[in-house]
Parts: sequence; C-alpha cells; structure tokens
Amino acid sequence: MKLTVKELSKQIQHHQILQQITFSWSAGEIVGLVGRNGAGKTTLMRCLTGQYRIDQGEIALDQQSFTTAPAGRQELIMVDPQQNFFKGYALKTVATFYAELYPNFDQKRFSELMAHQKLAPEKRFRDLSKGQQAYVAIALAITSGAKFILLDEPFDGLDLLVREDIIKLIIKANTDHQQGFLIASHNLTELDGLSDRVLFLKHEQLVADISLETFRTQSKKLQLVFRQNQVPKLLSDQGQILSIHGRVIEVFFKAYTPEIDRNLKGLAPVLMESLPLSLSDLFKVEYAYGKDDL
Ligand SMILES: Nc1ncnc2c1ncn2[C@@H]1O[C@H](COP(=O)(O)OP(=O)(O)OP(=O)(O)O)[C@@H](O)[C@H]1O
Repeated sequence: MKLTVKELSKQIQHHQILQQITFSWSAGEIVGLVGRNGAGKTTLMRCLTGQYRIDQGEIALDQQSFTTAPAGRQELIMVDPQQNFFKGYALKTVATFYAELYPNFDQKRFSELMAHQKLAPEKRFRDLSKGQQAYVAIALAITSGAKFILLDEPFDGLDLLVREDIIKLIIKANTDHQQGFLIASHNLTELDGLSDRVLFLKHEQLVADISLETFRTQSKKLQLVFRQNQVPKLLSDQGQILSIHGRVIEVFFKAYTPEIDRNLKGLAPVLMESLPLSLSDLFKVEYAYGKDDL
C-alpha cells in the first residue's frame, strides 16, 4: 500500500503554510518529519488525515485519490496530543469507541498492551500520567489496524523508559504488521534510530527527502587539521564547515566522492579522521548552514 502526496498547498488565514508538497510513503516505512517550530509539520499531518481541507494538490492511496475515494482515509490515523476526544472515559470504554470507529480494531492486542503496562481497563484516560497517556494513545492508533500512523511529537516530555517502550511498540507494529509511521519530532536522536527516511520542511516547502541509509553511505563528517592557519577553500567549496576550534576543523560533506577524498589528501592534512554521522548533522546543515538562513 502506498500513499502519494502531490503538490499539496495549504493557506490558513491568508498565510501560506504549505506549498507544493510532494512525496510518497509506503506502508511499512518509518518516515521522520522535521522542521523548525512553525514549519507546518502538524498542518501537513492534519491535511493528510482530512482535518484540514487542502487548497491544491492531491492525496491518493494506491493511486486512488481521496477526492473520489475518501474511504482510503480509514487507513490513516493521527495521534494528535492537542485533540483527544476520549479524555474523560475509562480505557475499556475508549476501546469500545475504537471498535465502532475502526472495523479492524484489535481488542485482544489492545488489552495485551494495556496489561503489559499494568493499566487497568477501569482507569480513566485523564487520570493516567503523561507518559501513560502517550503510550495508550499510540497503542490505540496501532491496534486500530490503520496502515499509516501519524505521530505528532510522540516523545515530547517523556522520560527515557517511556520513550523506549513507545519505540518498541512502533518497531513491533512496523515489523509484525507492516504499519507505516510518519513521525514529527524535534527529538533527532530518537528519529535517527527509528526512521528509514526523513522529510525536511522549510519555508513552506519540502526541501529534502533523504534516506538515512543513503545519507550514511554518501555523506561524511571529517575532522581535519592542517599545518597552515588558513582554512583551505576546498572545504567550504565542497562541504560545509561545522566548527573550527584552533586548528581543528569539522566539515560535513553531503556527497563525499573519491575526487574530494583525493583532493583533501593532496592538501596533506596532519590529521584526517572520520566522525560518526547523525541526523543532527543533517539538520544543522539543512537549517543553520544553508545559503538562505532562517
Ligand atoms: N488553526 C490555525 N489557525 C491559525 N494559524 C494556524 C493554525 N494552524 C496552524 N497555523 C499556523 O501555521 C503555521 C504552522 O504551524 P504548525 O503547527 O503546522 O507547525 P509545526 O511545524 O507543527 O510547529 P511546532 O514544531 O512548533 O509544533 C504556524 O505559523 C501556525 O501559527
């Protein structure tokens, strides 16, 4: 199953929030969605689930547009911490709502997940801790049976152990049930370990759609030291300088080629060492070191 988004645009109160957003997302893929505060991540998710009407563009499931085949939206569910209709109800009652709303809701799996966290069915959602609420909301989305699950800041304000429980839940749903996740988060460390791909939103547009595997094979972060004081021009021409401490220069190369390697070695550095790459490096390069800084 594949969701395709083509040239989606959205204005709110005459402000352009999203412009010409195009990407595809297969069930089974975990996709990170990053961007500075206010970049439009939540708005994009709400457009996908139909909470917001889009101004232009098309969203389709297996090439069936939601305009002509709206039933496809049943395959999408969003966990939106700002909107939650079941706060005042006991968990067992919430489960009955979900059973009504989602024909593929898996009551048994939901009960098992609650028991695993020692959450009694009689417990009211609003009486749970923040971490428990986050866990229950994600468990409900997963057991709804929807193939595309949208999580808006799922790790916000949660302690390490709850974050780990939620990550396990996501990985199991992804591996055992081929459920896809679109995860908007500022927590790049968690996204780094989870995502297959990351989408970058900036200035209303999708500026990059990067497979993390490709990123790790094609990009490089180097620590370099040269005899001369001057920073060689090659570094800023071919890469992006992340930091300079005395003579130690950290440089990021988005596409590291054998030619760059040869040219660097030709400059006879005193030290040339690869550093581990992280999603944070990519984020810094996309957002803070771009030609058109924010
Ligand atoms: N219902 C609304 N009414 C007015 N403006 C809105 C509404 N929803 C979103 N916006 C505006 O759209 C822009 C994008 O907001 P959105 O919440 O989608 O960003 P975000 O990337 O999710 O931000 P954050 O990382 O801070 O959660 C913001 O300027 C916001 O003020």
